[in-house]
Amino acid sequence: MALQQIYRTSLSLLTDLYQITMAYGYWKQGMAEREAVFHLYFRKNPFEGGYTVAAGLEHAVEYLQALKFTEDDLAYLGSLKGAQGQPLFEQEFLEYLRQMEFSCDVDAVPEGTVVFPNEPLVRVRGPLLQAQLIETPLLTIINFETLIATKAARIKEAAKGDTVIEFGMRRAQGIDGALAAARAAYVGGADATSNLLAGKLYDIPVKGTHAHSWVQAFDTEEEAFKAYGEAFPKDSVFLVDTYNTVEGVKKAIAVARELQPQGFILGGIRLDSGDLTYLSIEARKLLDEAGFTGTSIVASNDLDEHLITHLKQEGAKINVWGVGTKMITAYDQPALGGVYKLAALKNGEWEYKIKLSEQLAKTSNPGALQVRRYYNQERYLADMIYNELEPLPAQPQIVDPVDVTRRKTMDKDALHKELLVPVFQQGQLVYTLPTLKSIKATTAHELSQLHESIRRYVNPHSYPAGLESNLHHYKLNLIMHLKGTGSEA
Ligand SMILES: Nc1ncnc2c1ncn2[C@@H]1O[C@H](COP(=O)(O)OP(=O)(O)OP(=O)(O)O)[C@@H](O)[C@H]1O
Ligand SMILES: O=P(O)(O)OC[C@H]1O[C@H](OP(=O)(O)OP(=O)(O)O)[C@H](O)[C@@H]1O
Ligand SMILES: O=C(O)c1cccnc1
Repeated sequence: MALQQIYRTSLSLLTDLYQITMAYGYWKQGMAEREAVFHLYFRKNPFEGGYTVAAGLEHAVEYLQALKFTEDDLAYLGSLKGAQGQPLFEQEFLEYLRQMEFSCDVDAVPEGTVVFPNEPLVRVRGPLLQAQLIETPLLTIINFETLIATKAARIKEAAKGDTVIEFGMRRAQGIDGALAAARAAYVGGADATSNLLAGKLYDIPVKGTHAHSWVQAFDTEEEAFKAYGEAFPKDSVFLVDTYNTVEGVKKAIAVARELQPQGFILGGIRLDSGDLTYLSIEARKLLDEAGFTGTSIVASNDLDEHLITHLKQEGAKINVWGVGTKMITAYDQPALGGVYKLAALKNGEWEYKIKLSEQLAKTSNPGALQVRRYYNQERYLADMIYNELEPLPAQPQIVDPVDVTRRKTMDKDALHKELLVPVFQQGQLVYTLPTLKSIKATTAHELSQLHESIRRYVNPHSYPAGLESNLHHYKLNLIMHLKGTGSEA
C-alpha cells in the first residue's frame, strides 16, 4: 500500500469533482447500477516511438482495493455547496457512497507488456456509477507510469546492455512524480535508482556516487577522494570533473594506488560535464594504462536516448549511464494522453457506445474489447482488437487503422495470447501481482519480441495492430447511424 502509506488512508477523493456529480446524477436517475463497460487506452505511442510499455497496474490495484469513502471524505462531500449555497449532494446519496463496495470486473494488460495505440490497457465492467468514478485516478496512475516506463525502455535500449541508473528525483514532478517514476523507470529498463525511499518501498537496487560539494568541502581533490575512499573502500565512484576532468582522473588514479594496499578497489569515476566522448576516451586510456581496467566510467548530464546513442556512435567509453531529468519527467513528452471511454451499457441487452470524433481513428471503439496478439517463435506478428461479446469468425481479418482497405487475415486459433487478464472479479482481486523484478524481466522479453525497426527512434515502423473486421464494420455503421448518414453498404 505504498501510495496510501505516503499520503493518507483514503484516496477516494482523488478524482475530479465531475465524477462525483455524475455519480450523484446516475444515482438520482436510478442508473447507478446499470452494467457498463469502459476502456482505458491511448491513441499515439509517446516520443514519436513505435511502441509503449504498460505500467502502473499495481498502483491501480492498490487504489481500487482501498476504494472506500471514509467518514472524513463524506463529511467533506457533505460540506460542498452549490451556486445558491445549497448542499451539492443529498444525505441519502452520501449514505449510498458510505455503503458502496467496489464490485466491478477489471481486466488489464500486465505491467511490462508492450502495447499499441487503441488497445485497452484496462477494461472495467460493472455498475455505471463505480466504473465512471474511477476514471480519473486510473488515468492518473496508468498514464504517468506507462509514459515513464516507455521512456526508460528507450533509454535502456540506447545504452545497449550498459547499466542505467535513474538519478532524477531532484527534477521530478513532486513527491509521487519521483516515487512512481522511479518504479516505472525500473519496470522500463533502469537498473537502479538513487531514490532511497523508492528503493525501500519497491525493492529497487539503489546506487550512487558523490556530489561536487563533497570535493568542494575539502581543500584539495586528492583529500576528498581519499576521505571518500577510506569511508567506502569497496564502493567508491569518484566524481572527477569539479575542477579539471583529466587532472581529476589522474588524481583518482593516484589516490586509488595509495589506498590499494589497504584493499581499496576503485569502482568507477563519474563524468558530469564537458565533452563526454572525448573525456571518457581519455579517462579510459589513463585508467587502463594504470591497470584499472575494471573501473567503470559513469556519465551524467542531461542524458537521454538520443544523446546516449550519439555518444556511443562517437565511440565514448562510458559503461554506466546516470539519467535524471529527461527520464523522470519524460522531458520531450510530458503526458501520455490516455483516455477512458464508455463502450457498452446494458439496457436489458448490451447497447454499444462510441464517442464520435472528426477522425475515424480518434472515434472510440464499441463493445467489451480484448486484444489477441499473434506471434511465432521469433517475434510478435500482429494484434487484433475484438469485441468479446460477439463471436469471432474462424478466419478473422485485422483492419489496418491507417488504410482500412488493407487487411490481414489470421487463423483465429493460430499461436496467440490474450493481452487483457482478469484482475478483479466482482470487486475481488483474482490476480497475483508479480514481483517488480519479474515485471522488469517481462519488459525485456516483450521488447525482444519486437522487430528492431519498430524499436528504432527515427520513423519507426508501425506494428500491425487493428480492429477485427466485424468490429470495424459495426463501428462504421454505428458512426454513420449517429451522424444520420445511413449505414455502410
Ligand atoms: N560528445 C558530445 N556530443 C554531444 N553532446 C554532448 C557531448 N558531450 C556532452 N554533451 C552534452 O552537451 C551538453 C552541454 O554540456 P556541458 O558540460 O558543456 O554544459 P553544462 O551541462 O552546462 O555543464 P555543467 O554541468 O558544468 O553546468 C550536455 O547536455 C551534455 O550531455
Ligand atoms: O542531468 P540529469 O540527467 O538530470 O542527471 C542528474 C544530475 O543531477 C546532478 O547534478 P545537478 O544537476 O544537481 O547539478 P549540476 O548540473 O551542476 O551538475 C548530477 O550531477 C547530474 O548532472
Ligand atoms: O549518486 C549520484 O551520482 C547522483 C544522484 C542523484 C543525482 N545525480 C547524481
